Amino acid sequence: MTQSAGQIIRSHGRRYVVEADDGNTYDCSTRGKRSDYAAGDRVDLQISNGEQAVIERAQPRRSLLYRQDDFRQKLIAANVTQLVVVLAAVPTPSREFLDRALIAAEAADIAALIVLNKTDLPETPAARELLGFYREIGYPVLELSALGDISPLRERLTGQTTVLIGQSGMGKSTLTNALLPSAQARVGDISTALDSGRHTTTHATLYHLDADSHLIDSPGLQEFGLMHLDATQVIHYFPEMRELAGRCRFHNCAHLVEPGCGLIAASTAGEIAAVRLPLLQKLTRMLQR
Ligand SMILES: Nc1nc2c(ncn2[C@@H]2O[C@H](COP(=O)(O)OP(=O)(O)OP(=O)(O)O)[C@@H](O)[C@H]2O)c(=O)[nH]1
Ligand SMILES: [Zn+2]
Repeated sequence: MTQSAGQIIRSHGRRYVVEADDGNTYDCSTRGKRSDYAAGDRVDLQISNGEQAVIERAQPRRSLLYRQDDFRQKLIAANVTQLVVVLAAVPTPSREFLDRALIAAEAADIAALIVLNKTDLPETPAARELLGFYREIGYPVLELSALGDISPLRERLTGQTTVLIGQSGMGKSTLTNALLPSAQARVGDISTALDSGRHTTTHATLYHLDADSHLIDSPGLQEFGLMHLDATQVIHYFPEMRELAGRCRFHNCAHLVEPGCGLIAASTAGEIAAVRLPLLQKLTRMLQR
């Protein structure tokens, strides 16, 4: 048995593929029932043989992006510096999914970038209009087509470890393929043909774009549970609202029904987008339970 260390480059359930510092790639299991590791994690290994190893522990993380619903926690990616939310006009994107992904990025202290993909489609203007709001509150938005020139996105990935997040069908895999050096282009074994014959991403996989730039393609998500957040902190994850909280009469205002709430006043006056305060309130109520 030899010790080594490495980075998780693929996670699927409780199986992980680790690229070890010895230059080999190992198929790894974990001690006991542990599954709290994610693609991007730096881990300590105990090597069993030329192909297999056991993950002993994760090294301290720079960041951890995860989501949690009522029943389970799902680690999405570790040590990323940037989250890219991919959406497109078709299939119709969920605005709440976008909001939640941005909130998760704020909570994990990760920079966020919104990519509007499929700009070759005639339905694009509606999605563009929606994204105007996010530009206004400070999120960078890139428009492109994964079938066309993606160099603006490539530039934004330089020197970063980026996780691509999106609802199924928005084009993450197509973008990933376009970004990857051809030598490591996605192969069939990391997609699974569903009954429909459609290929869908089932693993989170880390790819090296160059020595300092890495990309994690995560499985398409339909929901983004945020049960791990602290109810009193949620306001800090809404950039356009956090400064306004100083206007509230009570310093511990929950912005739900409190008299003199600066956010309720701002929302009523149309100073903040109509859907954002109700989302903050919904999250706060859910987290207070
Ligand atoms: N017209 C157009 N179609 C695109 C573009 N990007 C992706 N598509 C198509 O959109 C569909 C979904 O793309 P995928 O890359 O599989 O989407 P995904 O987000 O990876 O989906 P999951 O694997 O389910 O997570 C495919 O049929 C792609 O060919 C684009 O820029 N323009
Ligand atoms: Zn308030």
